Amino acid sequence: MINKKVGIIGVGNVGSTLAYTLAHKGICSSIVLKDIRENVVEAMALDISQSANAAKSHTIVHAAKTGKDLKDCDIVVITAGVPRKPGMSRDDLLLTNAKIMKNVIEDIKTHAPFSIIIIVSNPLDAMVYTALKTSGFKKEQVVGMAGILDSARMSHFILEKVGFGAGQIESSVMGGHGDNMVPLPNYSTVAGVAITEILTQGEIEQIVEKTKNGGLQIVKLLETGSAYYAPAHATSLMVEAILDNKKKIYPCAVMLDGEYGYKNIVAGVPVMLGNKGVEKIMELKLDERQKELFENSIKSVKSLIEVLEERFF
Ligand SMILES: NC(=O)C1=CN([C@@H]2O[C@H](COP(=O)(O)OP(=O)(O)OC[C@H]3O[C@@H](n4cnc5c(N)ncnc54)[C@H](O)[C@@H]3O)[C@@H](O)[C@H]2O)C=CC1
Ligand SMILES: O=C([O-])CC(=O)C(=O)O
Repeated sequence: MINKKVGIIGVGNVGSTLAYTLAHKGICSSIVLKDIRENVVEAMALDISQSANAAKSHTIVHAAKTGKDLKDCDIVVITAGVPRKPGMSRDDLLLTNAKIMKNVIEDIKTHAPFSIIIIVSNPLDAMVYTALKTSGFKKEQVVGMAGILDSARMSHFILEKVGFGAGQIESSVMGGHGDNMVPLPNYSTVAGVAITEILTQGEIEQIVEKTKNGGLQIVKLLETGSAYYAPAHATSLMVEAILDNKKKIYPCAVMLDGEYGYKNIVAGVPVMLGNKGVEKIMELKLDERQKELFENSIKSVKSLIEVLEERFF
């Protein structure tokens, strides 16, 4: 991409950690940060830009004064929104974050109409839907981050169980980013060996449960909000794949258009990321049980979209 400019809207825990990660990777020329907390965002921009200088990275970080500063962004990441607290599900954030999403999308529509948008705000799949609907962008231009995070969590729990293969574990999780996500043990490997060959059914079931509750586990411990280091790193991988046209395959939340037998619904599936955003959707072969779980996951995303259609759009 020509400008190598990335916008981040919502510079709280995830947004600021993402900006710091990207600045230190040195893959962007400039990063522009936008938040309603004007002084905080200015302080973050100075601090992160100066840390990049200390690391001899060429990335410069600015605070946006207005939406106009998003002009020429190749990618805009949306991390604006309320995080959940103990006792809440991601779905409880639906209407609050949909309002914030609608608001920030206006700026992108006006000032960066050709950018690729990466959504992080929760409930993730419903926020991707909201962003698509309010922006009118092509479905290839809007993609949500969750699958890389959920897969990293699954890898963490596999490593914890087997005790070897650190850095050599590949996990696969599909479906919505919620209680009904679909971890796929038969597509999850340690150094190329399927975990179904290494672990018992009972052990795999425990790993699947831990993966589903991975976000909640951190929310309960933190008490004030949710995870941000792993979410920020996962998002940085998507930014890198798009900015550098890497054509990498990652599980991401996208609008389905007939893939896996579903249309007009957002779900996490493996996709190829490049300059044009979502360049391809990969269709994995699912067994009957996995199809059933994927359908349940789709149903729970659909129920949120119905609420949005009735009460928001
Ligand atoms: N997709 C995923 O896997 C993950 C999603 N999340 C979600 O990401 C969102 C952000 O999480 P955190 O950074 O931890 O929250 P945070 O509260 O630390 O940061 C949110 C930021 O958004 C800003 N903001 C609110 N309204 C805004 C607006 N209209 N324009 C610009 N900025 C605005 C706030 O001022 C704040 O700085 C939450 O909705 C959270 O649930 C978090 C982790 C993982
Ligand atoms: O748990 C949350 O609310 C934040 C999130 O989506 C995650 O960490 O997976």
